[in-house]
Amino acid sequence: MKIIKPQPGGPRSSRRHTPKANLSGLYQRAAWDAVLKLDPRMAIKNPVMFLVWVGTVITFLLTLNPGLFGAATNTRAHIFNGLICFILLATVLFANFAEAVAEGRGKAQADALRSTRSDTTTQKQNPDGSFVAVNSSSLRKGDRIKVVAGEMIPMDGEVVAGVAAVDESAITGESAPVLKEPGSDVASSVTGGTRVISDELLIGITVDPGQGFIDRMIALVEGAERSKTPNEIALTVLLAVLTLVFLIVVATLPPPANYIHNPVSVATLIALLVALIPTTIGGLLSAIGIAGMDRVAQFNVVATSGRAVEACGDINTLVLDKTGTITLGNRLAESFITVNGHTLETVAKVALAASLFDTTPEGKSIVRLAEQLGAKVDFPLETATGVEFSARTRMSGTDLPQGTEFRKGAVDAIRGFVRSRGGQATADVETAFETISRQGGTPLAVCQDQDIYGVIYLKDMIKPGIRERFAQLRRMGVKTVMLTGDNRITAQYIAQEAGVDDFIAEATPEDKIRVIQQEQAAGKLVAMTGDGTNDAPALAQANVGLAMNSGTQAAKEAANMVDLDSDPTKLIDLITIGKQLLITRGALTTFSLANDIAKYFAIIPAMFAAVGIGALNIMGLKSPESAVLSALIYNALIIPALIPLALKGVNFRPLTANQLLQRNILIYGLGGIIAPFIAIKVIDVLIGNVGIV
Ligand SMILES: Nc1ncnc2c1ncn2[C@@H]1O[C@H](COP(=O)(O)OP(=O)(O)OP(=O)(O)O)[C@@H](O)[C@H]1O
Ligand SMILES: [K+]
Ligand SMILES: [Mg+2]
Repeated sequence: MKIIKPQPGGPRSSRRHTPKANLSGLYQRAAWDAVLKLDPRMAIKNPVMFLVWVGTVITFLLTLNPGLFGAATNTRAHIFNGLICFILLATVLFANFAEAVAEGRGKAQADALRSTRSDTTTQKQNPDGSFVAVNSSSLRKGDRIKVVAGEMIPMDGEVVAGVAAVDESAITGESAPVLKEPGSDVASSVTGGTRVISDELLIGITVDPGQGFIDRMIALVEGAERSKTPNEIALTVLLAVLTLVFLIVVATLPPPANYIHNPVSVATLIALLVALIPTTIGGLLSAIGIAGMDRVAQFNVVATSGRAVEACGDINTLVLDKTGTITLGNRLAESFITVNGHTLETVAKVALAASLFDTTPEGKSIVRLAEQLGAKVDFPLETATGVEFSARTRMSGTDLPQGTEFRKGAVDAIRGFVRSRGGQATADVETAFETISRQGGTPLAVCQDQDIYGVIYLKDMIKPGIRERFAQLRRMGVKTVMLTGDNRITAQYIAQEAGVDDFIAEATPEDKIRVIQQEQAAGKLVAMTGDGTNDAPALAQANVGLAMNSGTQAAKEAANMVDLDSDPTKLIDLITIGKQLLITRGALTTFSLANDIAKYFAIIPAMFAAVGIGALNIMGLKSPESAVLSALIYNALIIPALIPLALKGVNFRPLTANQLLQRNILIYGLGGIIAPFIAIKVIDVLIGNVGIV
């Protein structure tokens, strides 16, 4: 059986989607949901469309009794009012349909996710260490359970003991099993709904029922927790204010109209009002937001809120770490460089001794290289103790009981170490350090007590294509900052080759938070990726924190997004999606408002046709009734016509916000002025030919 560890930045083509949503019947279900959404308690949540809803009810009453608000102005008012009522109802239903389609995709995915969950019996550990079979629904945070090969892991947790292969395809769509073991940052967290396929694991449950990762995913894709984002609220308020202004304008029309002996019917006033208020964007607004969330889900990223997705679009600064994000990150020991007259054999031996307890990929690769060179351990292993690597000390190693200390680590850290033991780094250490760093490699000095034996060359490669992606970000006005624990020379080489705007070398975990805070203090919105427990505070501090699914529970909880493929560069895609979401909303708002000009020219001359301002009828519409109905039909049909655009998002180009704004005002503003002139004229001709009015 092939077992692989999650490979950050693995090939895109291997990406599969989370449980396949069943989209057949999506439109039928959405059509039915659109009718259910007529419930006034739901309808009132969208003020613009609610006004249309109220207009539908009033015109319905006017159809039954055209004289409701005084004498009917037209003998055929029944028919005219009925047609307006019908078109208004269609307008509301179209808007409801747009929202329902957007929600439907999420609901289908939630159903697929739910089917991966089921109650099972599981072996829970008693305080005395024995096991008892319990129903998985009775498990609570802090419980310990045993899961053996073939069984489903019922809830999220951390591996306490055991090593096993786990099939995570139910969550990530990735069919290759993942190795799980205790202790290590990346491999110890397990997710409920995944399956153990070899050996067994003792797992400490880290969540209470209903709080797990899958539960969160279901709630999200279903939109149960969907609350409006700040931008959406601002736009809703703006649209409501515009609607109120138009309501006042239309309400003040009857007195002057009566004064000039040209009374206007209530139905016509309602038609005018609905044509003028921003129904296009009002009807599509929530669909645009939901579709943005959905696009993120299609990318195999779980966002905790729509706010997080939208924040991606506003990001000014992107903080990335070097190893594994900008570089491939499978840093392997390439060679040993000897210093201070030591032989290759002794360097390999000391490097091996210093790496015996190092479980990082770097450490394991050093052991492998040393063993290839014939190095052997010449002390009893049981008595030795490991000194774990930490990003703070930037060293790791092995201690022997009689006081011998083997260390390897960043060159300046080791230099400091030997100095504190009374030794001194020789000049050739510096030469080896520079040679490796200038090639973008990571140099690790190796020492035994006060004596440096050599320098290990850890080779890494910049991810192919990353330079273009950074260039793209720059065109969007996003600044990239690389943060690395590595030395200045290596950092500078990688920064230059990858084309990041700025870098910070020899960074401690605290530096990450500091950099984020500094940028935020300057009014910037910051995004970052991370996977370690170390990264959790920085992920929480950032405006957008993307955690890797392969990372620790702490990191996943602190972040507002989790990438199921554990690909840190995906943040770049998310920024694109976020920007696209904002631009789609802006474009459709522009289009919606620009439409009003043509509707004015259609309806106003129609209203005052009797008093000879027919000259204003530049569109040459057949009759006043036809003009009003044509404008209203256009107003209704434009909503379904724009649903695909709302769901897919406008075409996106990597430009700065200002350039995009100008471009969109041009396309959607001009388009919004011209399109309805043509469409209303065509509808007028069509309904004239049918002979309805
Ligand atoms: N297993 C290890 N044992 C000893 N020293 C190590 C080990 N791994 C890394 N180092 C040294 O510690 C330094 C800091 O490591 P750290 O993980 O903070 O940063 P990094 O991996 O180089 O870069 P990044 O922050 O982009 O991940 C490394 O540059 C290297 O010099
Ligand atoms: K409108
Ligand atoms: Mg690192």
